[in-house]
Amino acid sequence: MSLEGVGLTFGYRGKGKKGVLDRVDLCLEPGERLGLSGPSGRGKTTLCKLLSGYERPDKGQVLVDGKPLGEYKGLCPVQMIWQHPETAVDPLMKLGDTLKEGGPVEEGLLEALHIQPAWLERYPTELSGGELQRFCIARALRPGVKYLLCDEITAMLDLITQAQMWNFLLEQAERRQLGLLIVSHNSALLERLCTRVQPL
Ligand SMILES: Nc1ncnc2c1ncn2[C@@H]1O[C@H](COP(=O)(O)OP(=O)(O)OP(=O)(O)O)[C@@H](O)[C@H]1O
Repeated sequence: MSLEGVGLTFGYRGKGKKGVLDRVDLCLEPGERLGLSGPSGRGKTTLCKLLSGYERPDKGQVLVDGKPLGEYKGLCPVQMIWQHPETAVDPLMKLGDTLKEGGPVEEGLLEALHIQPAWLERYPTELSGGELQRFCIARALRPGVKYLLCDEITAMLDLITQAQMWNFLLEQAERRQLGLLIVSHNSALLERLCTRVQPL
């Protein structure tokens, strides 16, 4: 049982772009917290996009518990939380409608993330960055999700909010035996949170 990227090779199309990833391997097991480090522009976000099905590799494959990611129907068992939450939600939809699109939310989850019911009546621009990121975490943590890819998700938050968010995610990951991929430029953060760090 694991999330596996095998020989992942990828380049964005057009404009004479050169390849971004060349035969990258990665394996994340349930309950594991894997850090992903590497300089800016190396392809960490791109790798997360491949692992969660937002982009398809030119070569190689993504396997979830031995089965190709593309064969999963319905909710994707690999969910990505993005660095900039405002780019991850439809700006024209009220947050409550966005949340409903993904199916049921576990009871108590919104309260645990201190998400106020009134926020669900608002549009994304009517929340702060930290509030919207908590909403995106709630949206990602569906029943059935097995792997969570966290791409610099607390980089824009103050230290107290960062600590609260990570405490919450670590507790959820432990309880649900989620595999976490944590992307960060902050090596101290990776050392503290992760069971293993893989450079890209
Ligand atoms: N949609 C896109 N179209 C074309 N090129 C892109 C696109 N997204 C990213 N790139 C390019 O792909 C390369 C890898 O970008 P990516 O965002 O994956 O890097 P990263 O390691 O996550 O960087 P950072 O640490 O700065 O967030 C960069 O050279 C970037 O310019």
